[in-house]
Amino acid sequence: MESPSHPPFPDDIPTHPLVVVDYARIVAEDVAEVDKLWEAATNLGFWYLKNHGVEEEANGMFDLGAATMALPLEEKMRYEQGDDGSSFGYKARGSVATDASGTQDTIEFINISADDARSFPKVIHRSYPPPIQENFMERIAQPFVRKSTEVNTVLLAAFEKRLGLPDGALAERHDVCENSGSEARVTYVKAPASTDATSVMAQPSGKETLAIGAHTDFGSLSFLHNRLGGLQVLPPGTDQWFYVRPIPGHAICNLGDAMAIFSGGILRSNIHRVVPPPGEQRKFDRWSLVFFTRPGDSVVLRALTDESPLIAKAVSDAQKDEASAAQASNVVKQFIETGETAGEWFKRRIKNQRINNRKGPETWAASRGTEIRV
Ligand SMILES: O=C(O)CCC(=O)C(=O)O
Ligand SMILES: [Fe+2]
Repeated sequence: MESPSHPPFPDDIPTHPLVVVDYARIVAEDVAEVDKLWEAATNLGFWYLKNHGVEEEANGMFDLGAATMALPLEEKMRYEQGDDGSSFGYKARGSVATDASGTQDTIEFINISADDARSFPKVIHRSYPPPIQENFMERIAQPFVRKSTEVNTVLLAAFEKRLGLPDGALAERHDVCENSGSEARVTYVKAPASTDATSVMAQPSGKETLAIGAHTDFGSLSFLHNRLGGLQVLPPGTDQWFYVRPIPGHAICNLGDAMAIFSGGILRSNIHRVVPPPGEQRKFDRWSLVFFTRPGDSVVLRALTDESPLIAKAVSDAQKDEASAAQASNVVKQFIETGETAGEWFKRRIKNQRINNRKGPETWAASRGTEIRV
């Protein structure tokens, strides 16, 4: 949790700049601001969002996370997400692979389904630990989910227009009346014990302990609130990871696989990962908060070529450009017709990351989304 005593993000490490988008101007349909959003979305697929108005609810969610993580492990394990491919509930440290060889993660999550938050006290998917049910769900999680959904809905509407899709083409695929994988997540990585801190800091680069392994997000739009550093992106066409600097009052937004697929690859779902915070920040616990908007479970993931000439052209250009047949088939598989619904895509990715389901590198491969695009 942030406290004023946290050391600042260091100035002497490689960071990747992000475009700053003003949410208030997107709401006002300011063309120049939508141009900035479009530039960010079609290049790195990440941007800062200011003036989003969700700060207070975000702070409440960090309190929800702290109250949950303070429970004894045995109690938290009663709400563990399990190995069947559901994301909702508690995720224990070490339960997920971070790479093909099965290196375990170092992060805990609490994931609250947007459907459960909206319908509370009616249970749609599952129940949550007592502090959430009794104290936070109605007062904190519900307004956080409502406001975050509103922000992401406005951004989706801007993309719908720019992609030349008919009115409602993306909105109906994210209709809150249908159950979906949309969820709020609070993550927690415990700081190393003080004796470990120096040895961890001395690790050669490239041998980072991964809190979350390299991945693309599974849904449409992620709305992230970072206090400490640790998030890194791998910019297109490079093999170097760069930190994203947290800026107070600025959320970090990124696109997920579903939007890359719907848009025929015009919009980018970029690879990212979470490593220990940099410099002196490394000695502190790291908390982060994300709201993920994902399509309704029954929505088929495919390029919307029949609804937008722009998307149809992007797909045919990509097919023409592909030098080898093998690459062309990746494009076909990933951006035209995945053969999976959003619900199936999500479940497959979650399930095959779980250490308990791991048979070998093939399980990791089966957990992948659009990452193999370079
Ligand atoms: O904690 C962060 O900064 C990013 C988290 C993330 O990438 C995720 O939960 O998918
Ligand atoms: Fe992510």
